[in-house]
Amino acid sequence: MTEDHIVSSRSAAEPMVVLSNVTKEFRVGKKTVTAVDHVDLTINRGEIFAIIGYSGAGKSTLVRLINGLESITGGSLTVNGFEVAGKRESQLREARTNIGMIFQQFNLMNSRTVAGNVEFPLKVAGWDKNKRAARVTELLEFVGLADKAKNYPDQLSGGQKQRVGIARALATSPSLLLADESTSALDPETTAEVLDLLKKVNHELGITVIVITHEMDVVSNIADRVAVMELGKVVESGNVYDVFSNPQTATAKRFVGTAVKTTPVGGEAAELKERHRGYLVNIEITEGNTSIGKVLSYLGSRNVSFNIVQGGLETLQGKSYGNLTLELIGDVISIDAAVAELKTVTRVQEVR
Ligand SMILES: Nc1ncnc2c1ncn2[C@@H]1O[C@H](COP(=O)(O)OP(=O)(O)OP(=O)(O)O)[C@@H](O)[C@H]1O
Repeated sequence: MTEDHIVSSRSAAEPMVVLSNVTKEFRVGKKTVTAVDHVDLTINRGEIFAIIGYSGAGKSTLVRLINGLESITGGSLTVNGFEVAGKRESQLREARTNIGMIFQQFNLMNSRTVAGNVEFPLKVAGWDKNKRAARVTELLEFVGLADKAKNYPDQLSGGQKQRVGIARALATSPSLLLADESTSALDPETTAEVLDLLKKVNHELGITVIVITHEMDVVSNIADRVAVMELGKVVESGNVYDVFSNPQTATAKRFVGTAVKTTPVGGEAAELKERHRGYLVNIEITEGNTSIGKVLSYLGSRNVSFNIVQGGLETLQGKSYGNLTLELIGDVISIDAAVAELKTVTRVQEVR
């Protein structure tokens, strides 16, 4: 596939999606449900942006606003420079041709072959038959399924079905791809393959990708920036490393906790204290605090020994982050001095 297919006439500096104070309310009987609540978000051209949140956070509604399947009830929303608010269905349909979409359940037509599924949006867009055939071949090669053109969806694995979904989504050369829980039905290995393909779509074709997910691993594998949603609001957003190495909200902390061990609390803390009679502290590891090793190596000379009792390290965007829970053993004065020293290089929390 050549870049000519997807290069947009818009300036590279103009953001792909801008939400300003966007609200979406649904009337349910006499009640109003606010699914998206005063959201401000800018998604830059060419980036992979993740929106993460638990069920009911408002992620799918946000996607449906971006692709014009639902209309906003407040604020302003532009996609590729086009203001979506207040537009007629015919105008929205036109804008939607610039947006590709992939789904958790793939949404393939089982009565059509793989090639037939990929060809379908081209038929709808009025391409002539020869051009369609060449384009389908090109797309199936791009997603690594050239040999499956004549198969039917139910002859494919989940990962292969999602590859067909991606080929179909790319057919009319959109500049934005929305992936709504696109790997949630897949096992971890297949998830990694599909995410690699989405990275290829982004890197080789320059297509902006918005990934909606409830899985931290998906965000850390693929995204440049992330927004954390809760109850319709964006509660944190920014560079993936910055958000997850220093989460501010309980929701972001819970997501980080699914990837690495965080400061033990409650029953876990009580159990650790039962097993380890020294002074338990949790220290935070980030790329910036490289002196932790140096401080730990001093501890012996300060009459404090230590055990690492639990912890975990991960890398995000090539940088380390995580937590270690240490048992410090020594007299009270020496331990106080050791903790004070650790506090000069990282965040230290007593395990209570
Ligand atoms: N058409 C609708 N009518 C009424 N309420 C709706 C509608 N669509 C969504 N909601 C409500 O808006 C809130 C956000 O739903 P949404 O589906 O966007 O969340 P989500 O984060 O995508 O969760 P999930 O992953 O479970 O779909 C929920 O409280 C939901 O019940």
